[in-house]
Amino acid sequence: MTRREQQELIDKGLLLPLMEEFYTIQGEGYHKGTAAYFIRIGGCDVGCHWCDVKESWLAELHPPTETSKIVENAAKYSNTIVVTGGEPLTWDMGPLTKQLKEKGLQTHIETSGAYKLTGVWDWICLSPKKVKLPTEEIYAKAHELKCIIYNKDDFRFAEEQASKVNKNCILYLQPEWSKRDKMMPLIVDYVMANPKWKVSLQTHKYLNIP
Ligand SMILES: C[S@@+](CC[C@H](N)C(=O)[O-])C[C@H]1O[C@@H](n2cnc3c(N)ncnc32)[C@H](O)[C@@H]1O
Ligand SMILES: Nc1nc2[nH]cc(C(=O)O)c2c(=O)[nH]1
Ligand code: SF4
Ligand SMILES: [Mg+2]
Repeated sequence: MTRREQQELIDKGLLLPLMEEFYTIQGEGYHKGTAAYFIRIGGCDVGCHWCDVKESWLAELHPPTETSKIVENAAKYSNTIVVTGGEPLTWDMGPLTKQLKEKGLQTHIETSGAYKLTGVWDWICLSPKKVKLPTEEIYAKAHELKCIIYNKDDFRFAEEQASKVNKNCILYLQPEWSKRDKMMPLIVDYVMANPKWKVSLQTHKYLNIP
């Protein structure tokens, strides 16, 4: 295949830069505790300085992989598929989710929402970032809003983002991992004072699983 042919397939979402895939327990948010197969797609230019998967950022480092192969493999492991990255909405998620749905699987996405929402999703976890805000369209569709708390200004940002989501969207505050000891007490107080919010922890990191 020429580079140009490869690029055309990437543009159509028929090839995706696959970083890793693993069967684990969803550690965060609403589906925390549920077994799920994770598909981590490389490529992200949002640039969160505290990102816990910086190795995902450069798409070129991850092999362009046939979407149909990704789906065929994922279906062996779980009924629930979590697509994450990197930023999965860097790519056209249409073909991937269409094929997952054809196999009767539940499609979940972890996204910053920074790019156009593509794909068919049973669950959208929106985790907005100040450095590259979500597109307007995703606020109406997000099932959960998961705001990362690294410093006190992140509470203000979380409220601003909460004012934009739909009324059924479940609201979470999640401590940034390296600041968890400092921010967790503030999050606890904040949630007790503002009970529309819930606490989300990265429980997989406590469980020592992927
Ligand atoms: C690695 S990101 C990939 C998906 C997408 N790019 C996003 O940011 O939503 C997956 C989730 O981990 C969160 N996350 C990343 N680094 C984190 C950290 N150091 N502490 C807590 N949460 C983090 C993100 O906010 C997001 O909700
Ligand atoms: N167990 C587990 N749960 C997760 N929830 C969101 C994750 C992600 O990196 O998107 C993640 C992850 O990397 N592992
Ligand atoms: S948007 Fe997600 S993958 Fe990209 S840098 Fe931020 S946390 Fe990491
Ligand atoms: Mg993670």
